[in-house]
Amino acid sequence: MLSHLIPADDPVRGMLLRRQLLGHLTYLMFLVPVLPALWWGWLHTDAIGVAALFTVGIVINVTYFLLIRTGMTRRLKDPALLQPQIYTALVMALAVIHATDEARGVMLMLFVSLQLFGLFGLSRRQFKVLALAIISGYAGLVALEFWWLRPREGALREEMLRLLALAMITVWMAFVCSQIVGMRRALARRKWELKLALARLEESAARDELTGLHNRRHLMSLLGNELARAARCEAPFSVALIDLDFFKQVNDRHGHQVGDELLQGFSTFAQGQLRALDRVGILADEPTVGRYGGEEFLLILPHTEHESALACVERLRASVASHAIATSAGPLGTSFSAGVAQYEPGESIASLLRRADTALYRAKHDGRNRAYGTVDSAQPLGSNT
Ligand SMILES: Nc1nc2c(ncn2[C@@H]2O[C@H](COP(=O)(O)OP(=O)(O)OP(=O)(O)O)[C@@H](O)[C@H]2O)c(=O)[nH]1
Repeated sequence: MLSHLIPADDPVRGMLLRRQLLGHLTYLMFLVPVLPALWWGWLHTDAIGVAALFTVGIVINVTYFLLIRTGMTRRLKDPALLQPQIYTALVMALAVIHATDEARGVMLMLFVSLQLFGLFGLSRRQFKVLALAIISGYAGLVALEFWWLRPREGALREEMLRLLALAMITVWMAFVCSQIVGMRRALARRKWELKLALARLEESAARDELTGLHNRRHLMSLLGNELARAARCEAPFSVALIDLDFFKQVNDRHGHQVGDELLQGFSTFAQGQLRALDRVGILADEPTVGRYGGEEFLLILPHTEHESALACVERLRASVASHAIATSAGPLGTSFSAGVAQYEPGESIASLLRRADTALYRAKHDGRNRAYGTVDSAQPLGSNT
């Protein structure tokens, strides 16, 4: 029954509706003292009057419930309709208090339950406004009763005392509720800051400090994801191990700092080239490039078969070889050798990388500045220019 009322697929709406049901229960709760009072004839109102009042209350509440349940309030700033509900309940409470005059002491607690209900979303300012509305609402009711409806000799002082007590408790409740709202906001802010810090930490833990590319640890986890996806969807993917040629000479000639600059410049340039290849539709899916270690890089090409991967790496090789990278020692030309391998169903990451590394080794051995694949029949692409 409850599962029909509260949708399981929408946790936020489910939470709002559960609160709604709590509101219904609060209404019904106040019937507990009223029913025996009616039974023993303690109230001046008859059963029909009380039943009419509670029926109106339930109808209003069910209407609010349906508005939230159907999702009509989803786009509103206050999808729980908290403020309209609280102020409707305030009017209802005043009517119930008037109708059950003899049980007034108990019924005044309705106002406290209203303020407590406000904890589900009122702001500090809204709590102040609500306190003012409760006090002035009750004062208005008393004024109406005494001067227009049924003035009663001597009861005015008693009523003034009640109003004073109500004002004090309402202001005090508004203060406490505001404090709780403040604490909750601070907690929510702290939680958000922690979440942000954690996201930043995770991001920096996944990045290589020098180049800003994914680091080896993160690359391995991405490869793990790719492997799982390939197994799930039977989709191909390929990798390429890329190693800069004669990089030691750059360090030896120009110093380590310039070597670092070359690594950074190469990373930025390669990323730009891969993005351009992806944009023009050469690649089936967005590639990922990361620093595998030292002057070695790993390229992951999702949804890409061996031939296409080799063609893509070859294009990258040609553009790197014809481009000079700006460093503090002036523009420096560079090239890389690469080994490309397509994932074979069932193989491990270590085996895939080993095959790419073997192809890379062959590319280095055959003179560098070339990209080799692992498929025997494939003609090695690239040339030593
Ligand atoms: N500047 C700089 N150099 C690095 C970094 N990491 C590794 N290296 C250097 O990269 C060089 C790699 O040298 P080798 O493995 O001999 O390779 P290579 O000179 O590129 O020769 P081949 O790969 O055979 O073409 C070493 O001198 C390392 O010290 C780094 O983060 N910054």
